[in-house]
Amino acid sequence: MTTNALLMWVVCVLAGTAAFLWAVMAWPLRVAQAASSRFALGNVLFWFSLLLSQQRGAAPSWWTWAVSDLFGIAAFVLLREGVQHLFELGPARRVPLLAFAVCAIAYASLPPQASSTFAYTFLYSSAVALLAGGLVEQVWRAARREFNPWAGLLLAAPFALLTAVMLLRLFSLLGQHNEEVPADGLAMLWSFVLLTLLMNLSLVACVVARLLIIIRRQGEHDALTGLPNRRQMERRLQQELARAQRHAGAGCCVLLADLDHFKRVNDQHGHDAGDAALRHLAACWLPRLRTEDLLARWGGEEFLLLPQTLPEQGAAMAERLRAALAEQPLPWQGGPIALTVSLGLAHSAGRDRAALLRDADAALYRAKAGGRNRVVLAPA
Ligand SMILES: Nc1nc2c(ncn2[C@@H]2O[C@H](COP(=O)(O)OP(=O)(O)OP(=O)(O)O)[C@@H](O)[C@H]2O)c(=O)[nH]1
Repeated sequence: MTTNALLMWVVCVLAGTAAFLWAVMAWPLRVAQAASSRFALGNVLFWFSLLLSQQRGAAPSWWTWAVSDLFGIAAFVLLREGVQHLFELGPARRVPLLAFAVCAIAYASLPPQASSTFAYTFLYSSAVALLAGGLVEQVWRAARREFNPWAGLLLAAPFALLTAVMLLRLFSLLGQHNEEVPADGLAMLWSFVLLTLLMNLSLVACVVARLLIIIRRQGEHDALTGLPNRRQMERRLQQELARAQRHAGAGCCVLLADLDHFKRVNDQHGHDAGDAALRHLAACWLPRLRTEDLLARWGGEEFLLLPQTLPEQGAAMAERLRAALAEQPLPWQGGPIALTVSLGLAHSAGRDRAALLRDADAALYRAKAGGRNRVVLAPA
C-alpha cells in the first residue's frame, strides 16, 4: 500500500471513529443532541465520501467523483447546522443549501470523464472553502460573545486552517490550467489527517463550551421567572457601587419590591397561582424597563431592581411599575387575581452595599406598614 493510500485510510478511520463517538454523545448520552446527531451524520457522510473517493481509478464514475464529493459537501452543511444549533445562532441555512444545490446541479451536468475532474475538484474545493469559512464565522462569533476573543480564535482556528487549505488547493488548480487533476500530494493528505482530528476536537470543545454556558446561565438565573438571581444581582450591585464611587456624585439607586399578601394568593388559589403571580410580575415589568436596568428575583416574593437613574426618576419609575401591576391582574382559572406590590427605594449617596440594602428594606417596611401598594423613598 502506498503512503498516500495509507493516509487516506487514516482519515477514513478518524472520520468513522468520530462519527461513532458523536452518535454515542447524541443518543445514549443525549449531550447536545441536536448538534451531536448532526456532527455524527456529518462524519458518516464524510467517511462515505472518503471510501468512495478511495475507489477512484483512471476512468472517473458518478459514484467515485460526483456522489463522493456531494457527500463531502453535505457533511460540511451538517457541521454548520450542528454549530448553529449548539450556539442558538438562529437559522442561516440559505447559503449552505444553495452551495450544495449549485454543486449538485453542476455535478449532474458534468459527464463522468477524465476532463471533468478539474471542474469536480474546483467545485468541491470552492464549496468546502465557503462552508468552512462559514464555520469560522459562526464559531468565532459565538465563542467571542459567550467567552472572549481568544476562545473564539482558538475554537475557530481548525476551520480557518481548512478554509486556507481548500483555497490553496483552488489556487494551485487555477495555476495548472489543465483539465486532468493529479491526485492530492502527501502534504495535502497529511493536512486532511490533521484537520479531521482538529476539527472534531474543536467541535468537542464547542460542546463543552455550550455546557459551560448552560451551567453558567442556570447558576445566575432564577428557574421560575427566568430573571437574574440573587447571586448575579450581588455581583452587579458591587459593580454598580464601584462605578458610582469612581464617578463621584453619580450614585446608584436600589429598588426593593415585595408582592402584597402573597401568602393569601398561595392559600386561596394554590401554589401554582403563586408561582404564576411571580412570573406575571416579571412579564409585566420587563417590557417597561430599559436594557440597562437590571431586575432580579431577590428571594421568595421579593424583587430587586437596579434602575440606572437618579432618586427622583427612580421614584417615578417605581410608581409606574407599581401602577402597571395594579392595573394588570393575573389571569387565572377561577377569575383574574388582583396583585399589588410595595416598593422601597434607596440611593447610594456614599452608602456601602449593606447600608444601601438596609435603607431600601426599611423603606419597603414603611410602605407595607403604611398600607401596602405604594412606593416609599428612603431619606437621603
Ligand atoms: N408559590 C410560591 N410561593 C412562594 C415562593 N417563595 C415564597 N413563597 C411564599 O410567599 C409567602 C410570603 O408570605 P409572607 O412573607 O407572609 O408575605 P405576604 O403574605 O406577601 O405579606 P406581606 O409581604 O406583608 O404583604 C409565603 O407563603 C411563601 O411560602 C415561590 O417561589 N412560589
